[in-house]
Amino acid sequence: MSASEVHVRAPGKINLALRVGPARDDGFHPLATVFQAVSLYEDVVARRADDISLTIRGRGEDLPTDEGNLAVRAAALLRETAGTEAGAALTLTKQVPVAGGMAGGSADAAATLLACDQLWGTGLGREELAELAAELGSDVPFALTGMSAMGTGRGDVLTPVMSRGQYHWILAVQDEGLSTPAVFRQWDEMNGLASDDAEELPQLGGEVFSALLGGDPLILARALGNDLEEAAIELRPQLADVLAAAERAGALAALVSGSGPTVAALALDGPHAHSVAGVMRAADVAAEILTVTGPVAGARVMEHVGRR
Ligand SMILES: C[C@@](CO)(OP(=O)(O)O)[C@H](O)COP(=O)(O)OP(=O)(O)OC[C@H]1O[C@@H](n2ccc(N)nc2=O)[C@H](O)[C@@H]1O
Ligand SMILES: Nc1ncnc2c1ncn2[C@@H]1O[C@H](COP(=O)(O)OP(=O)(O)O)[C@@H](O)[C@H]1O
Repeated sequence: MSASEVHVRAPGKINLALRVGPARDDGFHPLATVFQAVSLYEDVVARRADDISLTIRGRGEDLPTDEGNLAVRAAALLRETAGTEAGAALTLTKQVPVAGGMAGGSADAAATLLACDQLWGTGLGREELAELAAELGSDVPFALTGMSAMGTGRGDVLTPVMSRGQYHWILAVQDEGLSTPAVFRQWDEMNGLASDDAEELPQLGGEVFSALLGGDPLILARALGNDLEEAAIELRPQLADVLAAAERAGALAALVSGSGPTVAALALDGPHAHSVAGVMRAADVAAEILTVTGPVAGARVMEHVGRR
């Protein structure tokens, strides 16, 4: 069964905890991370067409619309895997900041995989889609599953994490992104480890898991931490001012999300988030201050048109 038009929505993420180990032989760093999907979304509408094409709206209008774009790469990979000749005209509406440490490109890839799977009726299960997702990027599997999950391996091996309640975040978004490989390279420079540490795997303490189970933002605030934060600040010293501004504005805690430069500040509840956001806007440390909640669902179909 296939459709003539499918709309899929996928969320951006915050890394609540991120531990990094020394680079493996393939250049990737082993990670131990806890992802939380948040209510900042990428929307992909896929329509039947002869070829794969992409139109971008919202953020990222300067991004490539050919195979340089993760959404196009996702559609092409699915087409090859499913052995179909079908095409898709993709319209992507981006809200997640580009190169912001919130995995917007990964959400685009996840949303496109699911949209084209439905459009073409390829009938791949979630597990097969997750395998394709991991081929596209370390963060893509999480964008499919959403909610809260631990990521190990290069961040692509997921284990669901129990989480109670909704958390309220303030996001300080910068105009200019940071390159993920550049931040990992900076981490390498700052953490040059001896060769006998090469097999070392990063570990997460239990604090973040018990905090999420308990549902108390005051406790989660004490469990947040990101090993890439110092490297991101080294490359973008202004991030130290953003973190300080979040603290002055009364946030429970603040950290750089993933490889940055987005800073996520945790609030007690919705009204508190609104008040922290107001103070942070007045401090003028970021291009935009947004409020979001998490956890939210992963990539999901919003609408099918002309199912037959
Ligand atoms: C740092 C994290 C934390 O969640 O998120 P972002 O800040 O990008 O959102 C992720 O590990 C990013 O995942 P993603 O952006 O999908 O990375 P990929 O496309 O797989 O890899 C891009 C590049 O980042 C570096 N990389 C990525 C993942 C990893 N575990 N080790 C690495 O060293 C490598 O240089 C790789 O070539
Ligand atoms: N659909 C896409 N959206 C965003 N970036 C993309 C996309 N396709 C390819 N890219 C490339 O991936 C890089 C980082 O992607 P993004 O997911 O936005 O950030 P991050 O890895 O920091 O979470 C961008 O700078 C861009 O070069």
